[in-house]
Amino acid sequence: MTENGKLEIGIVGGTGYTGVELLRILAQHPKAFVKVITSRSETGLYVWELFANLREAYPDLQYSEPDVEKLKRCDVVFFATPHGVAMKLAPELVENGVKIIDLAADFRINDLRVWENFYGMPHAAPELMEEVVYGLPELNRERIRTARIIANPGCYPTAVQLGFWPLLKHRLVDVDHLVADAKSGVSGAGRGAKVGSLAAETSESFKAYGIHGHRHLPEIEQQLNHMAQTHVNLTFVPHLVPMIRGIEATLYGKLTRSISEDELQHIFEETYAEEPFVDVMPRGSLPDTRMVKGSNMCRMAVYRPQGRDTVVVTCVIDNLVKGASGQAVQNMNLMFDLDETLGLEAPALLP
Ligand SMILES: NC(=O)C1=CN([C@@H]2O[C@H](COP(=O)(O)OP(=O)(O)OC[C@H]3O[C@@H](n4cnc5c(N)ncnc54)[C@H](OP(=O)(O)O)[C@@H]3O)[C@@H](O)[C@H]2O)C=CC1
Ligand SMILES: CC(=O)N[C@@H](CCC(=O)OP(=O)(O)O)C(=O)O
Repeated sequence: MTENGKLEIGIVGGTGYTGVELLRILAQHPKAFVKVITSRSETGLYVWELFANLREAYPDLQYSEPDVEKLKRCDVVFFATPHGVAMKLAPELVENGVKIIDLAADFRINDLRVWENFYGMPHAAPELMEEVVYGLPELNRERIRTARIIANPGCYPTAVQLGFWPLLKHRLVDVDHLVADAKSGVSGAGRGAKVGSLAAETSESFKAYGIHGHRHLPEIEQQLNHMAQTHVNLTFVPHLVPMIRGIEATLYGKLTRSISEDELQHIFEETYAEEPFVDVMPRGSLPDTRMVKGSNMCRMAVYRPQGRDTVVVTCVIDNLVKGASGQAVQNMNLMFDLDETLGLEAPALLP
């Protein structure tokens, strides 16, 4: 803690989209002081030299190499890095009393054989897995408060879980035939240069990918299994759409009993009545990604089209905020007994 009671924060991976989004959010957080920010490729540069939008907020903050000795002096360290980085540094940090929030997938999947299969590397910290808490506040709030290590959920998994939760909680859908048809903006692929992210490859074009088994499938199924308290079968098809930020997930389930759209609406509203970052929109609404851009809000609407036995949920988040850095700050607030919404109050940015 600083002398004036602010949390001392480290960010590993401070030049990527989620790292910079953490900086943007923390700039408006009254209890946050960013002490260490790392980048191997930009060591020595001031943050504002790359990101002039942050010049007033961080006039003196300079990128440094990831150094465990420096990170050990923080209260909390966010890993905004590719998969496989956090698990190598976390053991020493946790041993020294530093709390960890990993935005990557190192700690998200309990079955490490499944994790190793999808992520293509051996796990470096299996001994930590038992105490990891999956950081979806709407489901795990009380456990997050006392956690030392948070597995921050994936972007698609956040939208899909929040949309299915009221239906699974009330056993309203056939768990053998769930479908999640999800679309992401290109920032979901990170800031690293890749041909697939070029404007000429992504603009005015729209495609599905990962149909045979995206790495988010085991994460989502693990969590839906917990929610349903049984094994679920999910078909998950992600798509890349020509926009920068945002995820829209259209979810389909076969109803197990007849229920009116009014009742569905009531169940959704009741489930999320106390949630600061989930908005069940009025009947007939069509949430769009623009209405959550830059905000930590998840907006959703529920339908039973033509009164038939399929329920449809449409759910939107900003992949970089509720899908990553905003949710990570929400988790930090809970872990340090702060107001859960601190730093996250800003409404969406239009247009
Ligand atoms: N983009 C999104 O919408 C979402 C991303 N995530 C996850 O969050 C994590 C970060 O994503 P994103 O910000 O998009 O990624 P980027 O590719 O944009 O940024 C990655 C950052 O990590 C640093 N880095 C790369 N390799 C290492 C390493 N071996 N050791 C230390 N630092 C390293 C990079 O800087 P340098 O190389 O200079 O050190 C860079 O700052 C990923 O795991 C991603 O899957 C989760 C939810 C949503
Ligand atoms: C558009 C795009 O490429 N999206 C990424 C997922 C976003 C992400 O970063 O995944 P994590 O949440 O697991 O970290 C993908 O499909 O691999």
